[in-house]
Amino acid sequence: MKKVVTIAGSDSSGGAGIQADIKTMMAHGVFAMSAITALTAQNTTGVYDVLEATPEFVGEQIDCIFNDIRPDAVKIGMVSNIGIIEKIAEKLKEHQAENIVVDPVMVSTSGCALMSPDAQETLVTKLLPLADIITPNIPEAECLCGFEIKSTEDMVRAARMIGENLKGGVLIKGGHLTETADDLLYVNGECIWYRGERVDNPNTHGTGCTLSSAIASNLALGYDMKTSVKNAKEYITGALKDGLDLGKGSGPLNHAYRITGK
Ligand SMILES: Nc1ncnc2c1ncn2[C@@H]1O[C@H](COP(=O)(O)OP(=O)(O)O)[C@@H](O)[C@H]1O
Ligand SMILES: Cc1ncc(COP(=O)(O)O)c(N)n1
Repeated sequence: MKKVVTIAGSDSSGGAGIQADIKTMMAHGVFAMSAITALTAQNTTGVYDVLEATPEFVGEQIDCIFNDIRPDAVKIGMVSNIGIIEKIAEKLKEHQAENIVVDPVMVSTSGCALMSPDAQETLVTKLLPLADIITPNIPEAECLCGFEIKSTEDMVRAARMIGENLKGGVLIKGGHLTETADDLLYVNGECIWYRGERVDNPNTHGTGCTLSSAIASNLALGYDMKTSVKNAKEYITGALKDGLDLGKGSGPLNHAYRITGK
């Protein structure tokens, strides 16, 4: 069995973070493990409180996982401060982790900051260079490239600029921009569009977490990067189409249907 670890924050309402990651991994038939960076008191209407783990405790969780059940892929989500980011980078290098997917989570769909502003530079210098693929949404890509992204041409320019200094690919998610929810992968100097079908569903809580976990699962299963992104895109579109409607705000996706058909 292939194994995948998510290094991310917990979402008490089960729609994003660790919970979305584990559900997605189960739907892909891989063994899911977690190193929790923070607890959030959160639901579909917002993030109400955050309790961060210490960097040392994040490191211990990663050691326990790699020293026993070595993952075939790693997904990284919410990493809220400099100490946690530095510890994760140190441990990924120490354990020579493979198939690293970094979702540079900065702000939740509901508008709450999930990373302290001073941590962005550490993310860029220490963690992103270790990634095989990073998956920013439009606002996150804007932070990383330093200009506004208002069109598909801007997406191409941003992906090239962000990807220039990275060994891995950059997938800019178009969920916040294009009519059609098209995503753009820039890898090895090549741009590849993943044409989406925009689903009329306001319940998009956890879409970014789900997409990055689906990519990590596909990489663990042995698919190459382009195929992994294609398969993950199909998974997220299907999960949105299932049309689950829970909670008072932007609700979660239906992974149970993806797993059991019910
Ligand atoms: N309404 C939608 N219909 C179809 N796909 C969507 C929709 N909203 C987002 N997506 C897709 O979900 C994935 C996550 O995208 P996005 O919402 O941009 O990221 P994030 O959750 O990090 O803000 C992307 O593949 C994006 O194209
Ligand atoms: C613990 C945690 N991690 C990540 C997200 C971002 O997810 P989204 O942007 O889809 O709301 C979140 N809301 N909570």
